[in-house]
Amino acid sequence: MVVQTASKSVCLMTAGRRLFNLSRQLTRGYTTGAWPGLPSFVKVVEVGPRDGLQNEKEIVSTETKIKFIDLLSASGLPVIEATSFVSAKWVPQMGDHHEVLNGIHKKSGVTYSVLTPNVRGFNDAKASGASEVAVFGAASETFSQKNINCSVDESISRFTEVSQAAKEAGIPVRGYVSCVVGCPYEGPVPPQKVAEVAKKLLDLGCHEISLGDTIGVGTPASIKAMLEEVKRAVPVEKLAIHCHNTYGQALANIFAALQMGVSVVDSSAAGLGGCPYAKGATGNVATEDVLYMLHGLGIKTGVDLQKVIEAGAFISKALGRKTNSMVGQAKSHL
Ligand SMILES: CC(C)(COP(=O)([O-])OP(=O)([O-])OC[C@H]1O[C@@H](n2cnc3c(N)ncnc32)[C@H](O)[C@@H]1OP(=O)([O-])[O-])[C@@H](O)C(=O)NCCC(=O)NCCSC(=O)C[C@@](C)(O)CC(=O)[O-]
Repeated sequence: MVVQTASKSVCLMTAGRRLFNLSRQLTRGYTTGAWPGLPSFVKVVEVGPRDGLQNEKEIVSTETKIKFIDLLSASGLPVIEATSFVSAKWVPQMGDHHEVLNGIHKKSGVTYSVLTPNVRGFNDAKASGASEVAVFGAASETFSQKNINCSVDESISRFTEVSQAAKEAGIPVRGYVSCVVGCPYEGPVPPQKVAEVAKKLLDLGCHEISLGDTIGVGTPASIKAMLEEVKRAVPVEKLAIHCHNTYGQALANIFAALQMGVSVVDSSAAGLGGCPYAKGATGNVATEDVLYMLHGLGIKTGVDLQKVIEAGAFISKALGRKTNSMVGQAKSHL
């Protein structure tokens, strides 16, 4: 009995020490030095306030969205996708785009980007003071129809108009290609189709093309095959990777993309997210998890992981659920 009690308290002390050490290592990010062949700096594009929240059934208050963005701004994230200027009939959650964009405390050096599917959206975004816009196409015809109600070719014409208007206004345009590996309606998507759409976005003036594994079906092998093809059409410096974590492959896929020379990664605090037109697709890869991996690889981001964990905890609490970030979950126990 006495022996059992003593061994229990030894066990508790050991567990306590282990947790303390883990916590210290977590704060330091287990940095081990650079991994050969990987970029030394990665730009992390936070898409939580837009991609993360757009799929939420209950309307999140404008105040909560603003506080969430302000917390993210304080972390050193260079780009935050704040909202989208789409039809509120289609995506009601983003209906308060003007109020959000004007309610946040814009931090100098941070780009607050917004989605604009057409010139109407662009004009509204410009009037609301957007400093960067993003057009969003797809490598799948059916997804394009379901998501933005037009064919891929029609979307390129709409984006060309947006780009021309943006050029006149001096506003940079980012481009998305969705379904770069698989489509919820058509299944596997040929890498050639992704390359073709990515090239069109580049040619119409997008400064960066984000490649979205919208339903998170990719593996490092399919991401590599897709990137090999896209890199023939678009310089790798202009590419970003945007992974959803439906099958738990997102970090592995990002690592594969880094090895292929990609140095811009989209992610969402607390792993929020999903697309209203891609049923079953879960959230984006969590920003906390991406940062933990990047910092552990010795890659600089300029982002304070702890502050993103706090922003992720804030929005998870506001939504009344546990964070999807593994790092966020681990940290709450340490
Ligand atoms: C694209 C549209 C607007 C076309 O919508 P539509 O119905 O085809 O357009 P329309 O030109 O026929 O107009 C219909 C109505 O919408 C209005 N309208 C027209 N344009 C706008 C606008 N910009 N903002 C506000 N209202 C607009 C327009 O004024 C009209 O109003 P009504 O006369 O019926 O009252 C519609 O299909 C839409 O809003 N779709 C939502 C798309 C969306 O937000 N999807 C989710 C984001 S994409 C994504 O998640 C993927 C990504 C980017 O994250 C990457 C990845 O993970 O792969």
